[in-house]
Amino acid sequence: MKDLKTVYLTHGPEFSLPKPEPCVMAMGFFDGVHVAHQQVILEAKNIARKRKIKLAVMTFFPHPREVLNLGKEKMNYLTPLEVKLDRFSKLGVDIVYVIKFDLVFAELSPKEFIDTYVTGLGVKHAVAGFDFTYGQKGKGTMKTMSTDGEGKFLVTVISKLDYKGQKISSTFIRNLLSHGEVNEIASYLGDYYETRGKVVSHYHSRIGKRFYIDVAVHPYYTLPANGIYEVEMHSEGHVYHGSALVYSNKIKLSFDGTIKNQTYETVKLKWIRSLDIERVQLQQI
Ligand SMILES: Cc1cc2nc3c(=O)[nH]c(=O)nc-3n(C[C@H](O)[C@H](O)[C@H](O)COP(=O)(O)O)c2cc1C
Ligand SMILES: Nc1ncnc2c1ncn2[C@@H]1O[C@H](COP(=O)(O)OP(=O)(O)OP(=O)(O)O)[C@@H](O)[C@H]1O
Repeated sequence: MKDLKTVYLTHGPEFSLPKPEPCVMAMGFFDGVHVAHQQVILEAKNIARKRKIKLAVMTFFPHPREVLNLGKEKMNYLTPLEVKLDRFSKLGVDIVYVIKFDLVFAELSPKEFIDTYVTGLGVKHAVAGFDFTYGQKGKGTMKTMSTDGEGKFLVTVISKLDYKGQKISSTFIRNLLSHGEVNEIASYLGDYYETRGKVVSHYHSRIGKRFYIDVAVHPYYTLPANGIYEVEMHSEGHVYHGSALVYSNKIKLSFDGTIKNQTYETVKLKWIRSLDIERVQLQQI
């Protein structure tokens, strides 16, 4: 990713802060980098350009909810960290601070977090959404951030962005996926949902009318519910339209038999819409 500086930070006794860089910082987890996330980052970008200082994003890994419920609830991530970083880069972000979210970090008081990771990193202007919380038990809110910052940086709060009366959120997008409603996702995500995966095998059907590819999805993506979907497969600069059968966390792609039997390593899939089973030649699979 051109020019994107990524700094990984882990809180602990031997922790040392990097040199503070005056910046405007957007804060949050940003799973999927959906339309509202983009709004938060673009608002921070506008301020950074006006103030002629760097645009930074602070994000965390793993997801706080996964750590705080002690792994009881498996997190269905929308995007692996490297895809998130690539999207930040495309939005014009200069620096990403990826903080390891563990139980030591979670115990920081709101004030300690602000002093160490906001003021301490050189933040001159913090930008986050209305519901961003920080510090032990999430006690720090966008109402307390200015006080905790003791006037050392300005704060901009992004009001709730919703669509059709629903808060745009990663959780809502995960719910759409779990119900197979991929058609709806583009309105909340800003594009079709996409996954990347490794080709496990490929073969033509007996009479050559169909070409099949079995794909294993990379970690930190969430597959839609079991079912049949219209997909676009992006591979080596080509785009192929076909269908995907999702079953027990596997994907079987089906294309018109004329597709060249190329040796693909990995494929990117864009999930367009869910299909009925009758409309896809399943009998040859
Ligand atoms: C330094 C720091 C410590 C945090 N500690 C906690 C915590 O102890 N408990 C908590 O519920 N949220 C904590 N949070 C807030 C979480 O990041 C997250 O926003 C919160 O769990 C609510 O997430 P949700 O609304 O997406 O479920 C902390 C955040 C930061 C930055
Ligand atoms: N619909 C929204 N309107 C305004 N700000 C938002 C919205 N959704 C997220 N944000 C802000 O974007 C940043 C990143 O959001 P974050 O990923 O932490 O929450 P989220 O998208 O609601 O995800 P989840 O559903 O997993 O909690 C935070 O500052 C958050 O307040």
